[in-house]
Amino acid sequence: MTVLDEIITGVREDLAARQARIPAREIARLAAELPSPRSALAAFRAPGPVKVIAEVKRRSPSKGDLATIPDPAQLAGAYEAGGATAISVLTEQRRFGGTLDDLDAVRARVGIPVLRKDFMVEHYQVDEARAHGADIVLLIVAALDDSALRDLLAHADALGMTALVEVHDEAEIDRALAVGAQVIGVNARNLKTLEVDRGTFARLAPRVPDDRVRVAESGIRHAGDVADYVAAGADVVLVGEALVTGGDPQHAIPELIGTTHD
Ligand SMILES: O=P(O)(O)OC[C@@H](O)[C@@H](O)c1c[nH]c2ccccc12
Repeated sequence: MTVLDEIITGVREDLAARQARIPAREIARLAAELPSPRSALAAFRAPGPVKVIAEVKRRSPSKGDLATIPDPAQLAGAYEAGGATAISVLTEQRRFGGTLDDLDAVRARVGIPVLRKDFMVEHYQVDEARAHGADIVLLIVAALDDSALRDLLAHADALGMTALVEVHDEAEIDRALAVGAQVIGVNARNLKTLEVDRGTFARLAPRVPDDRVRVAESGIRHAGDVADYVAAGADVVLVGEALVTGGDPQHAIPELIGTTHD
């Protein structure tokens, strides 16, 4: 079993418990009743410096505890004030210490699109993401077969959400492109081995057509790493650990992307 398989096993157990409390029909109704999602695609494609998806991340399987984060909404507010284009909220509890309550709190505080960062395997989770206000969902190609990937992407589309489709290698890019993914995230961390290889983005980015949004995910420590990703073609960077451990999240974002003017 890979780490990813272990995570998914836990995710499915927790999902079954939530489904027993709130039936699929009910969660779909809640999702459909909300006002339309905030458009992330347009924000990612807007001209200007590289866009930042700033992550609310307490813990990870590779690093253990990263930060306490007593008030995720306050952290997200600081990210927004620092110029983040979107906020990522981990909602996986066992390995990442996140909850849907974090998603609710963040969505209520900020005016920018919010990503539910979790391991999506069923329709139900996409409805649930929307019902809790998410505008973007993460779809991890390594965790899905082609029919599930296609189905979840179509469902996110139908709800007006944007899907961030995550890949780690050439074959996964081809699968993401085959289902029509518009926003493709290259994760430098291989979720099967948990190893980070910062060269992954530069190696894979040329395989993603120019009309798609290219997101570089994971392993960003400082402005130099962001500059490398931008030079390799990143439109957007996704940053977690460096922001939650850095001390001053609002000022860390302009520093990372080189837009500090004083
Ligand atoms: O903390 P980092 O190294 O900046 O990484 C953020 C983000 O890319 C990472 O949390 C992530 C990328 N893909 C994921 C999938 C599931 C959980 C977490 C992730």
